[in-house]
Amino acid sequence: MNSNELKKSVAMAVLDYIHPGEIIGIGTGSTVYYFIKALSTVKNLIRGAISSSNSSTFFLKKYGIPVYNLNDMKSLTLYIDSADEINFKLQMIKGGGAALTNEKIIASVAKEFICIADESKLVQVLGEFPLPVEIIPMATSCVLNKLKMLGGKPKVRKNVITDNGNIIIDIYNFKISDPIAMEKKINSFPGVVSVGLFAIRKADVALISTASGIKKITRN
Ligand SMILES: O=C(CO)[C@H](O)[C@H](O)COP(=O)(O)O
Repeated sequence: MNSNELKKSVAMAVLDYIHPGEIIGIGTGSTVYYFIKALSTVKNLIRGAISSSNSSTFFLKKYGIPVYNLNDMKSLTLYIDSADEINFKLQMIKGGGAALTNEKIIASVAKEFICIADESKLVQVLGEFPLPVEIIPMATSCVLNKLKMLGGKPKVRKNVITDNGNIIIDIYNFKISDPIAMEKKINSFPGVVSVGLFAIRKADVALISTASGIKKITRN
């Protein structure tokens, strides 16, 4: 199975975790695109979605799924999203699709976060994938300097403006031994909107798509 087939398969498998009739939070990216398509094959499975990006909103509307505003929600039971990397503690690097801040906001209020990913995303140590940081444009050089002091190689992502009008710095060559401490540290730099480390609010369940089926990992 290639990576797209693995993504499609986990996107179908997560349908079993949805309580019919709810409004659920939805992430961003190609795995989530397959998930939105899968949702559209089951009529009225969900009442609607809270979307984490303009692109997911576009696909949700295209497939006839109503999109609601997070500010109108009293609570949210479920958030479904993928990741760029996930470790066995269910901590993640996210933001390859530049939607990290909105994803983090929705994940922070959802009672349950299910991460759907193909097996290439499962790692022992986070940091092979460049760590995205969303920043306010005027803070670019001062945040770059602070990030350099942490040991990696930060670079501004070219030709990308986030849905919030900000820019992304990706930190290369940056193995993360203590994700919670690093998330707190990078969050503390003025000008940082959010860092794509999901270690403080990690996933509750990961469904990992492999050639031999879907593996479920739950947080301990
Ligand atoms: O964090 C994300 C977007 O900001 C995505 O979850 C992550 O980039 C994985 O994407 P894909 O499903 O395309 O591999």
